[in-house]
Amino acid sequence: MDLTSNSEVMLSTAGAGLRAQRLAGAVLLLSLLVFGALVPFAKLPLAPVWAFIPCYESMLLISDLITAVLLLGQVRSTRSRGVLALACGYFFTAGMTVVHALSFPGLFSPTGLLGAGPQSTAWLYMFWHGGFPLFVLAYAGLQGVELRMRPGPRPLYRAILRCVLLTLLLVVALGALATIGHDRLPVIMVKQRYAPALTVVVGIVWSFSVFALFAVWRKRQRSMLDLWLMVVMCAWLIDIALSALFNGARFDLGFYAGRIYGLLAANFVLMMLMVENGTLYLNLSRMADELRQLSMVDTMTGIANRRQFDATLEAEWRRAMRSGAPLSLLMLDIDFFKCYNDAYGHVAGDGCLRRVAQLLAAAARRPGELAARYGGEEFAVLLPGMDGAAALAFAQGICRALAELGVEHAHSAAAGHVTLSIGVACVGAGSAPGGGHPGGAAADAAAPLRLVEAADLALYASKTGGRNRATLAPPLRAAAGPPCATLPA
Ligand SMILES: Nc1nc2c(ncn2[C@@H]2O[C@H](COP(=O)(O)OP(=O)(O)OP(=O)(O)O)[C@@H](O)[C@H]2O)c(=O)[nH]1
Repeated sequence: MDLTSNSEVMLSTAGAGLRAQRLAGAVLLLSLLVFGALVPFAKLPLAPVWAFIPCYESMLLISDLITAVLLLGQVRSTRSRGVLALACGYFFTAGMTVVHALSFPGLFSPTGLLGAGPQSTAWLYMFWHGGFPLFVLAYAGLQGVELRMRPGPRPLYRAILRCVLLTLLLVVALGALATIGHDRLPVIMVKQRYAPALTVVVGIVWSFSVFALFAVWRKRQRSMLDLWLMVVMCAWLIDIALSALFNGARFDLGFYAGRIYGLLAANFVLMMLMVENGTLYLNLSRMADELRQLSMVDTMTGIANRRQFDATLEAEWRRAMRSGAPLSLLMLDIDFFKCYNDAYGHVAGDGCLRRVAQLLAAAARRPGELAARYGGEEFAVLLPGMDGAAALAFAQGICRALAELGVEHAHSAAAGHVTLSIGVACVGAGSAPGGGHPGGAAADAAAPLRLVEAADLALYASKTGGRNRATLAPPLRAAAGPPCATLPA
């Protein structure tokens, strides 16, 4: 997974892959087939179901608003003017849906609210269906253009708010024109039937959708959003054709079918945004796992790194203080490693570090045990529940296993193979400074470091004692002093 870019998780920037294109193609083909089958029956009169209008428009309103808000979420990260224009387009259709429902004759009042006349809703439908494609055109034209922020607090939010308010103002203006000013508009509805002028108006509205579809189609790099917008525009064309071109009046088959298409069209982008949100969370959790892994593992040797060691030491220290169980620590350093690098080269040196790391990881296999690269050619092994004597024996076992591995080191004064010097320290029941009480060593953040210091001193003793050996430090309670037992491997 690419951790350096978020372009693949945003619908407005992610490229439309072959699978998505096929799916969109299949949806489109199915829509066209259904459309073709419906056209001959578009004028078929059906029973007027008044409840259909508020149901369909409430669903439209909700899905348009959710889509608009999700698109605004994309504007926050992409700062794209185009995506903001599209989000405003969805706010526009949401607003027009409300005005359309309120003014629909016979729904909330016999003639419709807002001072609507007999052709107000027909004109609102035209403004609504002609307006949205213009927002899509703006989206296609403005994509890649970043929002210009005015100086001041929260510039992005102010820019978004300005655009949304302007859109709502447009809705109010068009709503007023279609209701209060409906007398001044050409006659497109006579009673419940369509007037001849309607064909011209529908033609204009339809051509806007065609232009919008073409503008998105001709973009050089099509995103997932572009792809689904194209499907939306096709569904809009079908919606307009069925409910204003091929049908004859309100409540015929074309009227109902066209609106259902409109509803589906509104939901295409929403569904894709929802899917994208799911994918986004999945990708984020994967990235978080990867980052956690990267931050805890030494990339060269593949075992735990210093960060993981520090965190585990602190946790195991606390657990040991609470339970009174012993906790042992081994600090290990490769002998004459500088000579190894000088003689065999750094690449071979890296290989040697990896082999030692694998050997330690294989040895520290019990639950809770941890082998880590402490830094450079120094390693650490944490052994919870193991007392000093057992840890010393464990360390000697490592020295023996390394001898058996027999990694040649002709320039070592300790042996003809790579060897380790090991310091062993243990903290056990009653041996910790503070006696293990919550207010004592367990509460002292620096306390675990004393185990490291003790193991380090024991390691130094192993080095000065001839290398290729393990030394057990005195119990931690005693002041750091001379090691109590040094045993050659
Ligand atoms: N190849 C390689 N070498 C490393 C790495 N990290 C540290 N070293 C080398 O490890 C060597 C450590 O050298 P010193 O600290 O002098 O210790 P030494 O030669 O092992 O001698 P003693 O520890 O006293 O036995 C240095 O030459 C470092 O360059 C690494 O990631 N890869």
